[in-house]
Amino acid sequence: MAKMYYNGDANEAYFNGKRVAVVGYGSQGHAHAQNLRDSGVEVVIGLRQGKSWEKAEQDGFEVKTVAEAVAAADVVMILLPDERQTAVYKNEIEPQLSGQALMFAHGFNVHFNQIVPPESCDVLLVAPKGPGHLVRRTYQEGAGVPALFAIHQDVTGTARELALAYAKAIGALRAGALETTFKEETETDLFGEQAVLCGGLTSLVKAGFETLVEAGYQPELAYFETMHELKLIVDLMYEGGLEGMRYSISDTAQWGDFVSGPRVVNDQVKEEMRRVLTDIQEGTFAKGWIAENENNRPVFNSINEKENRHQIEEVGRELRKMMPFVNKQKQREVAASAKN
Ligand SMILES: NC(=O)C1=CN([C@@H]2O[C@H](COP(=O)(O)OP(=O)(O)OC[C@H]3O[C@@H](n4cnc5c(N)ncnc54)[C@H](OP(=O)(O)O)[C@@H]3O)[C@@H](O)[C@H]2O)C=CC1
Ligand SMILES: CC[C@](O)(C(C)=O)C(=O)O
Ligand SMILES: [Mg+2]
Ligand SMILES: [Mg+2]
Repeated sequence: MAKMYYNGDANEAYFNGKRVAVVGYGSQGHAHAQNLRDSGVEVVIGLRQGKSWEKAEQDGFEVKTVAEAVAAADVVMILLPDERQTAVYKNEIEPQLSGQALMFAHGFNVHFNQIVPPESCDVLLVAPKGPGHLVRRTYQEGAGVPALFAIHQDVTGTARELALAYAKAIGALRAGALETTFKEETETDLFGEQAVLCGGLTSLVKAGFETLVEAGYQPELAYFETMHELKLIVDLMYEGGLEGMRYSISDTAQWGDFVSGPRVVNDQVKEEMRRVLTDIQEGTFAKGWIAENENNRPVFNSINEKENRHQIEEVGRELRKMMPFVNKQKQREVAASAKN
């Protein structure tokens, strides 16, 4: 088994007298910043003027331009969208580097040579294996999201100590962290989100929904069957693996799982997964995504618009209005803004 790192493996005192610049205040940015602060770390936020700037100030942070925040910090965590990082790094971060440690939550730009940091600084990643909003929510619940860490450059000899202290401060060491490389983190993260967690799952859900609706079944029923109940089933897998989930379902469902599951996700699907992985490993996916952004995302935007109009989304929006309890985060945000 891989060596796992937990809270006891981190140096409590690492951040004493040090300041972390969190650049970006989106999904990961707000979660890292707030968890770090709640763990006693001094944080400054780096942003451009706009929505996030206002939000970070409302949340009580000191907010500066990216260049000012980087200049004022000992550790710089880059939590901008991957496709924006290269330009911001070149124009606003690199000119301010004078020995700060440079951190990422995903290795995309370093691994695919879009960002080449100077040899004089530590370069590492701490990549939570979960969405930012859950990084924050689980921390507040006393739990955490596991993370990977990797060291790309260790000039000071303290990069691993920083990685572990940072992972602890965002709550990741409550769940466990393991060491990897930028290459392994980047390739597996891209594969996971494309083939299973995001791409594979959304395609599976839509195909199931469409199959039922095209066969004449009610769309609302199909939504409950293929989307709503998915969370309840996945929660059981999260808690107890496949066996834990199968303990709760009927034997009829388990028999259907055994005989029909492999008919749906068959050898052909696995063969396609291997091709997806090859595209990632060879850089074909990265090249396409970089070009799509250089062209202002024509394909991304048109698919996104079509997806948001899919029948499962329209039906789901209506049904969720009657189930406010399914969106606890939204409830908390509404309650907080009502207080302000
Ligand atoms: N989303 C996730 O849960 C996960 C993400 N990661 C990685 O974390 C990193 C951040 O991703 P994510 O949190 O999704 O990013 P988001 O898309 O949520 O980040 C958006 C933030 O970046 C700011 N921003 C965008 N452009 C600029 C700019 N030019 N100058 C200054 N600020 C800017 C936005 O500010 P504004 O409001 O002004 O637009 C906003 O605060 C990525 O490397 C990603 O791969 C890793 C694990 C999971
Ligand atoms: C699964 C998508 C992810 O990799 C993540 C939340 O971990 C991402 O890039 O957002
Ligand atoms: Mg991921
Ligand atoms: Mg990812």
